[in-house]
Amino acid sequence: MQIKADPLTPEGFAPFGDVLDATGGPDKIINAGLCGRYHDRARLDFGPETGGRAGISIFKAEPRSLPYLCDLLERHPEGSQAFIPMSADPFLVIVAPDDRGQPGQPRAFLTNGAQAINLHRGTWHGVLTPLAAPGLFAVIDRIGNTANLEEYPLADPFTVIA
Ligand SMILES: NC(=O)N[C@@H](O)C(=O)O
Ligand code: NI
Repeated sequence: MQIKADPLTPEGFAPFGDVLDATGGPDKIINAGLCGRYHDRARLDFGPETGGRAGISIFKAEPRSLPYLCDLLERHPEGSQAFIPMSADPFLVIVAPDDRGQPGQPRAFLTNGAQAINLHRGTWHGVLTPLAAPGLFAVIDRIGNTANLEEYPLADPFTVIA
C-alpha cells in the first residue's frame, strides 16, 4: 500500500494531536510588546495517576527519506508525546486511529519546517521521522517507571510518498 503525505494542518491532525506553530495572531503580547505568546496550545498528559511526570529529552534521530517504508506503529497508553524540532526542516508524521485495539487506516503528514506536534495520549504513530540532518528534537513526554509503550509490527508495511 502507498500513502501520500499531506501538508500538516491543525484540522487534519486534530483527531491525533495538536499542531504547534506561530501562524495567525498570538494569544498574548508580552515582553514590552516585543514577543507574541501562542498560549497553552497543546493537551499534555503525563499519567500522574500512575506516577508519571513531565520530562524534556533531546532526540538526535537519523534522517530518513521519501518514499519511506513504515513497518511499525506504536502508542503510549499513559502519556502524550510532543516533538519540537530544533531546526527548520520539515519532518514526517505518521499516525493512525485506533480500531479495536489495533491501528486503523494510517495518515501521513509533512510539517512545513515551522511546526511542532503533540501526540495525544494513546495515539498510534510512527517513530520520530526526520527528513534532514541533524534530526534534533526536544521531546516532552511522560517519565515514569512503566514502559508506556505498545508496539504494533505491521503485517503489511506501507510506503509513504511525497
Ligand atoms: N521510544 C521513544 O522514546 N520514541 C518513540 O516513542 C517515538 O515516538 O519516536
Ligand atoms: Ni512515540
